[in-house]
Amino acid sequence: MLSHENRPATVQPASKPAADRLTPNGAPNDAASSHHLFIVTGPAGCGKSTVGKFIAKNMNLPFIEGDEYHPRANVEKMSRDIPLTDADRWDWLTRLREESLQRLSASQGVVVTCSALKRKYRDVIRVAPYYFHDVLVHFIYLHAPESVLLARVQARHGHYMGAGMVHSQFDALEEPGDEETDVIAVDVSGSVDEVETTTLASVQRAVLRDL
Ligand SMILES: Nc1ncnc2c1ncn2[C@@H]1O[C@H](COP(=O)(O)OP(=O)(O)O)[C@@H](O)[C@H]1O
Ligand SMILES: O=C(O)[C@H](O)[C@@H](O)[C@H](O)[C@H](O)COP(=O)(O)O
Repeated sequence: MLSHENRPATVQPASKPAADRLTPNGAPNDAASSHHLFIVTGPAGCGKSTVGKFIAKNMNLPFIEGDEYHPRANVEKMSRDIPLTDADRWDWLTRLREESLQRLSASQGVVVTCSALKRKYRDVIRVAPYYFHDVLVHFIYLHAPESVLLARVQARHGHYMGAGMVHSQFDALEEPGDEETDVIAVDVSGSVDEVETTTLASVQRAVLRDL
């Protein structure tokens, strides 16, 4: 179970109790003790790593780079410009969910990068509160036109995911719909500074709404 002691990291802004919240399983939830799982999503090149690290640093939270959790076979495939299949992704997604919950045992929140391109992949993460009832999941969906992300990936060096993969990412992408009410969508067409500032403000508003 999640420990309620020895939590070095706290989510800012500071929490206040709100006894009327219900967790998805219907049990009363003390929001003051909620643990926040922030998943930074979107296709290759949208800025998940850049923005995710910024959010984690500013909110004093641990950061999980999802790309580091792919099995070797997945990395080899992607390095050869072969898109992953659903079957390639399931174990990666559950591993990221488990690792996130593990980090939340020692922190009030965690920031994770994971493209989570399809609704069913986001749903794998969404079941986190089934395991630990005080977890609140927030998706931060970074979006911009394909041409913008293609240019950014072309200019990026030293990553196994090359520009040849960007189109397939858009093919696979199922943009979050209005019914996915745990999604914060951010237009990332602007500069890094603009995107980081906008995203941080949106995340802080979402945390306040949950308190
Ligand atoms: N808003 C932005 N404007 C310009 N370049 C950006 C922006 N956000 C990220 N980048 C750059 O684009 C590339 C892809 O960003 P990255 O964070 O690696 O994306 P992802 O993790 O989603 O693949 C990196 O070289 C990064 O420095
Ligand atoms: O930095 C990047 O270019 C992306 O993060 C990239 O590595 C990717 O989106 C996934 O890690 C692969 O998995 P998917 O095929 O599920 O997006």
